[in-house]
Amino acid sequence: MLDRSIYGAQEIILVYGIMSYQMKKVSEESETQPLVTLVGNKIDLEHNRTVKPEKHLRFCQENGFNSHFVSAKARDSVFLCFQKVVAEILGIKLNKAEIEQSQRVVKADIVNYNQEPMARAVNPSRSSVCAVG
Ligand SMILES: Nc1nc2c(ncn2[C@@H]2O[C@H](COP(=O)(O)OP(=O)(O)OP(=O)(O)O)[C@@H](O)[C@H]2O)c(=O)[nH]1
Repeated sequence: MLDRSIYGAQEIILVYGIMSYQMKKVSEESETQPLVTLVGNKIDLEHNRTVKPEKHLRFCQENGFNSHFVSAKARDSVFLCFQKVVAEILGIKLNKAEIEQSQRVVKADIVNYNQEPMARAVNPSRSSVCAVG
């Protein structure tokens, strides 16, 4: 079934949850060898990780796969993953700006527990929002 569904594909994206331990090898018989990208999903569940990044990377290296880590739930690096896959198929080299553009900015409030409750009123123009690129 798998061989029929991927026959003639230019690119294959294999996605697995980083908590599961089932990485399967895909062998190809089609004339053109497709590019394969191995995607470790659910990186928001890093604390439950059982597949070590080194194992993932070694597997990619041994099989000539491209490698990505994403979180479909948090939408972390998903766009970048597809952007890189498509760029590779089209033979386009992405520059740093293009890569950074697809990285979402993570916003978080800065919590200062030592700050007096009235301190904000003293300097209301100060922002308490931090943006990390
Ligand atoms: N926390 C988290 N949950 C996710 C993520 N991606 C998918 N899920 C959840 O994982 C569950 C299974 O997702 P499916 O898309 O059905 O994936 P599956 O391959 O059939 O199942 P798994 O083997 O569990 O990955 C669903 O409840 C999804 O909402 C992710 O990046 N992070």
